[in-house]
Formats: sequence, C-alpha cells, structure tokens
Amino acid sequence: MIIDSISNHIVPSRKFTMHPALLVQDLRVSLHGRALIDGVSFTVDRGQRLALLGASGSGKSLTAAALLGQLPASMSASGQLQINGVDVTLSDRRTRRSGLTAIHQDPMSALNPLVRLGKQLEIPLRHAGLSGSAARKRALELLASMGIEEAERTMESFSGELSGGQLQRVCIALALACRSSVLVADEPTTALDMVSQAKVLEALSLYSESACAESVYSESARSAAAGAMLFITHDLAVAAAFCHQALVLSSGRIVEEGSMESVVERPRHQYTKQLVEAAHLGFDSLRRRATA
Ligand SMILES: Nc1ncnc2c1ncn2[C@@H]1O[C@H](COP(=O)(O)OP(=O)(O)OP(=O)(O)O)[C@@H](O)[C@H]1O
Repeated sequence: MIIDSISNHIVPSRKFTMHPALLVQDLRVSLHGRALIDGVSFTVDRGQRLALLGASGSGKSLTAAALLGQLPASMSASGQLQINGVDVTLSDRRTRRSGLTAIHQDPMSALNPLVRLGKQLEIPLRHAGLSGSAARKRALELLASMGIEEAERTMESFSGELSGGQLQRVCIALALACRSSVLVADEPTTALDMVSQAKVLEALSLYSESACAESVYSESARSAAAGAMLFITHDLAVAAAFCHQALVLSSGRIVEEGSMESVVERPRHQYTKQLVEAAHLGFDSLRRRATA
C-alpha cells in the first residue's frame, strides 16, 4: 500500500470500561512437548482492531487456530479464552465458538461448493432473524460493500465459478453476515488488488465501528455484536492504517505490544524495527522509481 508516512495514517486507540470482547490469557500451544506458542496474553475491546504481526513462522496462524478450536489433533492448547466475558474451553475442538468468526486465507475452506453463494450468505442472516427478502437485500448490500459489482449474478453463482479475489470477498461478506462479536482475520486482503483491498478494509472498519448501531437487530443482539477484530497481516502499512493496537510475535512469544502509534513510531524489538524500516524503504523506492 502506498502511503506518504505510516504515522500519518495511524488509527488512534480508544479506552473501554466493559469487559473485553476477546480475552486471551497465557495461551500455550505445544506439539510433542515443544512450545510453539508460549504464554501469549492480550485483550481486544469492542470497536477495536488488534494487528497481530511477526515474521513468518512466529506463531500468528497457530494463535488464530487455537482461538478458533482449529489446531491439528497432534497439538495441545492451554490457557484462558473469554469471548464477551464468557469462558471458552481451549481444548474443545471443531465445535463452533459462539461469538467468534474466522476469515481464512483460503476462501474455499469456508464455502460449500454445492450451494449457491447467495443461499450461503442468507443462512446466517435468516438465523439472525431477518425475513427472506430482508436477508437477500442485506446479502446484496454486503456483496456491494466488498466492491463486487455484479452482486445479483454472484448470488446465483457457485464457488467454482468465481476468481480467487472474488471468492475472498464473498467469504468476508459471509463473515460479516454472521455478525459475530469477534472477527479473527488471517491475512484477509492479501489476495486482493489494491482497489478491492481498500473497499474491504473500509467495510471491515464500518463493521467494527457501527456493528452496534444497526436498527434491524434487537438491543441485546446489537450489544452482543461488538465488532472486535484480530487482524493478522505482514503488511505494516495496512496494519497502521487499519488497526488501533499491535502485538508482535517472535518464536511464539510476544516481543512487543502497544498502541499502533507507539509500535510504528518507537519500535523496540529488532524485528519491529526492521519491519518499520522495510515499510519506509518500500515506499521510498517506489517513489524514486515513479519520479525517475
Ligand atoms: N501442522 C504443523 N505441524 C508442525 N509444526 C507446525 C504446524 N503448523 C505450524 N507449525 C509450526 O508452528 C510455528 C508457527 O507457525 P504459524 O503457522 O503460526 O506461523 P505464522 O506466523 O502464521 O507464519 P506465516 O506468516 O508464514 O503464515 C512454526 O514454527 C511452524 O513451523
């Protein structure tokens, strides 16, 4: 993403007094006695977006998989997980975690190839209490908010008929349709062109900021849909523009955490310093090439 200065785009963080939408305390994931995630703790408040950064292999996806109950059977997880103040047993696998929805890197894993995409989008909306016509209208709006131009045709399509980038956007629309309190997004925009990426990030920010404000849902449903987000990315410029807080992992441990502003402007760990430097270098070299 081309930006003049990362710090000009940083999202200010806000303070909340209620219990966090997502609480992770002393998360440990091990494989045959070897710690892959080692004592990771963090919270994400309603309306907040936390960037999970770190080099390849640092443990970002495993952290997400542990929260979602999707670790491989050979791995074990311990620690405390709370969603909206409710304890969830980390060792429970494959059971859907109420209040938590994932946006995976691989869109095919989230979609049923035999069911039309419109139907897949309408199911969670009907579950939330919308009528058939209201669910269809909302599904079309969600697709449009993802920058999908032919939303009607997309509704009638099967997953095998769309491109990777289109499918990724349908998956994000599906995740938003689920209206969970917490979204765990693992590199959700890496497969997208820059225009689509900007659209999707805008829709995700609107979701996390105004999830509580939609009138079609009851008061209790609105307060449960809090729009907290754990955002896994390698792209510091996107993280800085989109997230309020940041957490940096290295070898399964937290090596740096704080507001996005402090992490970008005053990085302390070697990896974070390199990441900030690389983001600035990338932009400078693009600018040099553009003006050469
Ligand atoms: N199925 C697995 N079996 C054994 N080790 C694994 C498995 N999945 C991940 N690991 C190990 O766990 C560590 C963390 O992996 P993880 O996939 O969480 O990294 P990551 O930070 O998401 O990397 P990337 O940015 O490349 O996606 C790595 O050392 C990796 O080799």
